[in-house]
Amino acid sequence: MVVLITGGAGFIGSHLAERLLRQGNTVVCVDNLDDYLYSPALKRANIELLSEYPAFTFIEGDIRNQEALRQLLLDRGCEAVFHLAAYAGVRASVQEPEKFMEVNINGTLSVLEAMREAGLRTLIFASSSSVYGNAAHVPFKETDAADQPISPYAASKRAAELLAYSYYSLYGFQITCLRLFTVYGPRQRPEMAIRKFIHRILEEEPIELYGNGLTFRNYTYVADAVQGLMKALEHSGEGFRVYNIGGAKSICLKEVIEVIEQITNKKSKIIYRPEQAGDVRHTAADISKAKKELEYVPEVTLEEGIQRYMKWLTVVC
Ligand SMILES: O=C(O)[C@H]1O[C@H](OP(=O)(O)OP(=O)(O)OC[C@H]2O[C@@H](n3ccc(=O)[nH]c3=O)[C@H](O)[C@@H]2O)[C@H](O)[C@@H](O)[C@@H]1O
Repeated sequence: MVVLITGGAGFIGSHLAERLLRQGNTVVCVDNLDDYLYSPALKRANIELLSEYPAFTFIEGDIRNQEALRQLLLDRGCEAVFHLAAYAGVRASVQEPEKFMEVNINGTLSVLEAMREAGLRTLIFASSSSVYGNAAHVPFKETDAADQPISPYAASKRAAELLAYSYYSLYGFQITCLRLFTVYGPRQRPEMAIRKFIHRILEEEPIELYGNGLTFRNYTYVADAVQGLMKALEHSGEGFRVYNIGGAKSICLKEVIEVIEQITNKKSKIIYRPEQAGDVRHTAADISKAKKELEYVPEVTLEEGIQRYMKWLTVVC
């Protein structure tokens, strides 16, 4: 199968590309190698790795260039699109909301329009657990209201889901939105907690803890997130569907630090900082729908995931 991945040079996108290529698919990746939040050098390194596969093509380009995208979909004979390109980062979106709206909403519109014009209908969209906001109940179910986002990032992801819905309704697109829950693992974005904490603890540098350490996340190992994306492709069919893709359990930040301390055999130095604007207090995924309909089963515990991260570090460093 020939698939397009937008944002394929990034953390989750590059893992997805690798899995698709290993399974014999042809992968076209569009990524503008943006330097927002972290160095494009990390993205280039991901592309280099993927370039070892003959069935991989990288195109440096912006998803907002709709005409180029349409042409690309036609020229390459793409059969499905994974749309992962986005400005990520909950807290950063509070500082620069315009960027997030421009790329996450207008960029998504461009992808949908390019697909419509190219006659392509199958889309898998990487949405976010943040769309649930500070919901009153956990775990979150897909049927829960997601209309009180507490950051521009979350609002942009929810808006993109709704935009996608309108393309399903108007043009019969087959759309699967995966609400991914705080994904971590090798090649993780450097500003995210797990990666940042591991590196700081290893270097015996202090870590900054936002709030009291009692924020809960349903951390998801990247291979499990990729499993969810792959299963969404396998099961894609008529309609518009939304699934939670989360790890096995929700865990608080203090516990995450303890696990890192155990595995690295080092003690952390913690600097307490105020709770950050836009941060959700507690995420927890009810994954029963994904289990039932996609046969998605998270396989990697937090301990195992952090161990795998450490193993990867010893290989790349
Ligand atoms: O699941 C999601 O929807 C979102 O998950 C992550 O967002 P977040 O949950 O904020 O992930 P981290 O940046 O790893 O933060 C996890 C927790 O650690 C805290 N944190 C983070 C960084 C830091 O230096 N210190 C710190 O205490 C945060 O406040 C938060 O409570 C991703 O960054 C989003 O792109 C994604 O959409």
